[in-house]
Order: sequence, then structure tokens, then C-alpha cells
Amino acid sequence: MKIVDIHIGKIKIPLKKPFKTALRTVYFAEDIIVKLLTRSGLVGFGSAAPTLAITGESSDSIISCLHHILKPKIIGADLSQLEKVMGELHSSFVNNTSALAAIDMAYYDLLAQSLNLPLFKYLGGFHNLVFTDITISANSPEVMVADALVALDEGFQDLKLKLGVNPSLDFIRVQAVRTAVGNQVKISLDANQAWGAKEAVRIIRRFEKLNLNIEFVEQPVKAKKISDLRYVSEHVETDILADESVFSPFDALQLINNKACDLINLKLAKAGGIYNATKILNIAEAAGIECVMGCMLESQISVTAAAHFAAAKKSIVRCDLDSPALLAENPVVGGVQVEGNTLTLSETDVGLGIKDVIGVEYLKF
Ligand SMILES: C[C@H](N)C(=O)N[C@H](CCC(=O)O)C(=O)O
Ligand SMILES: [Mg+2]
Repeated sequence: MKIVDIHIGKIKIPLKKPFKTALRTVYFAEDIIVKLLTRSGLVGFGSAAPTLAITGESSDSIISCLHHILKPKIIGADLSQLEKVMGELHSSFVNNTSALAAIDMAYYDLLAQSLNLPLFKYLGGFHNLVFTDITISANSPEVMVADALVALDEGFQDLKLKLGVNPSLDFIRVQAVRTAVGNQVKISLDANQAWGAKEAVRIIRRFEKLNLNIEFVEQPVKAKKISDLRYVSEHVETDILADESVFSPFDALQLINNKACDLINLKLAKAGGIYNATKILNIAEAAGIECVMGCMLESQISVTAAAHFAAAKKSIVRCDLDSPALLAENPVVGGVQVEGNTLTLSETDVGLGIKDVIGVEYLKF
């Protein structure tokens, strides 16, 4: 079964609150939508969120890559030739991982549909649901406490606090939230590269001394500074999760060989989709490193793909798939069902299970 056409569109989704990290403040979510069509009438969905500060991609660069580079390669691609198709896509350019992920997930959507299976069953079928944490944006300690209490009311039991915006406040932020939510709630921290190596060690050791009970600290130092990540990992007890440092299977190997992290944040937008995410997961599993399934601030299309992947795999036991909970609207019809911290996949809908996306402006070239 061959792919005969591609539609590329744009959508803007309002947020419940501005999303603030050490890398960026965002007031609405932007997504580039992809639809792949087969001659027999199947439609596969994918999406890419422009996260310039992490993947280096803007809306324009994603659209350009999809139209000029990926479209000529994916039109005519056969669903029965996964290795050939992915080999060609992965060898034709570097970077542009979100654009590649959008095509990859739409291809896997079609592949599972053609086999009459929900995607999570095609990928391994371990569960049909996953649980997510929720991200609390970097704000004043008072606002972060208020946001954390709202999140608990909404059913979340696992908080990821964004730090590194005005780092002098970081210690008070964490202490204030821990005091407000009590000891039963899980807290992890994401500095999004904001700290220096010695600063990170100093801050994390202070959390340890006061028994603030932190699950893990995500990307404390610059993405490319593997030796800094290793320094932090070596000098603290708390687990260190690599995020922006891991895009490719090679990145994962390099971090593992350098003993630079305890955990890996696996995102389809960084890996270029399910094909390479599978390789990273396999490398990490062989090395005894656990992966957390993560997401960007992105629509429920790509979060549906990430939920299928995470649910399929026995070794993914933690998820940061909270983007749907941060969006004020969901334009996606079908796909993953989100209720509080629980993301559930249909046992009977085939592929990603997405029926439509409302309000997309499809582009004419
Ligand atoms: C939304 C998710 N929980 C998250 O925090 N992802 C960020 C990057 C997201 C972005 O800037 O769009 C992360 O883990 O660093
Ligand atoms: Mg992160």
C-alpha cells in the first residue's frame, strides 16, 4: 500500500497559562500538522511543534523541510517497506527532527491502520494506558505553590517544577512547593540547562541535605557539555535525567559510555520519531538506564503518538506527557483520551485513532 499525497497545515492552540522555562516563555502552542494519504483512502496524522530553543526548528523551517525535502521522499513510499523508507528519510539530512517525527508518526499511523491494529499493539502492546506528571512553570514561589495545589486538585500526583529563571529563587521555589504539597507527592525538577556544573551540584546537594525528596533533576547544565553532565551525576546522590543532551541513538550511547546520566528523557520530536526512539530505548534498556517518555508543548496528535509508544513498551514506566493538560483547547478528534493524569488508548481504534483535527489552516504551495 503506497502513500500518494501529503497535506501540510498550521494550527495555534491557546494555553491555560503562559508556559515558562529557562529557555523560553510561550503564550500559545503552535503546531504544524501533517496528513499522509494512501490510494485506498487511509489518512495518517502527524504533527511537529516548533521549539527553536531545543530542536532549532521554527514553523517556517518545519514547513520548508516537510514540503521540499520530506514530501518528495514520502510520496510513493510503501507501507510494507519500513526499513527502506526510514533508511532513506534518516540518511537524507541531519537535524530537523520534529519535521521528521511528524512524517514518521503519520507513516506508523498508516502502517498500523493497514494491519488493522491500534498503534500501541503494533509497537509491543504492553499496556493501553500511561500516567503523566504535570509541569509547573517557573514563576515566583507563591505562584508555583498555587499552581501545584491546582494540579493536585486536578488529579496529578507527580509534579515537575521548572527552574532556572532567576536561579537565585530556585531553592525557595522547591522548598515552598514541598512544604505546601507534603511528602507523598512526587517532585522532579527541570532546569533546562540553566545552571553551571558546580552551581548545579551546590543546589542539588542543598535539596538533599534538607530531605526535599527530589525524584530526579532534568538537564541541569548545557546540552552539549557532556563532561558537565557527568560531573553533576558523579557529585550528587539524586538521579540526573538527560533531556536536551539526547536526540539520537548515538547521543544516548555517548552519554551512557561517559556515565553522564542516570535517566534519559525520550521525545519523538528530538529522536525524529518512533523509528529512532525505539533504538534509543533499546540502547538504554541494554545499559540498564530507564527512559522517561517526554513531550514538547505540542498538540494531542504527537502526544497521542508518544502515548502509543510509551504504552507499548514495558520499560517505559514514567511519562512527562502533560502537554494536553497545559492547553486550553483540544482541536483533535479521537486519539488518546486524557483525564487528569491518565492517558488512555482505545483497544479498537486502529493506528493512532485520530479522526480529524478542527481549525487547521492547510497550506497551498
Ligand atoms: C511540556 C513538557 N512537560 C516539558 O516540560 N517539555 C520541556 C520542553 C518543552 C518546550 O519548551 O516546549 C522539557 O522537558 O524540557
Ligand atoms: Mg526537559
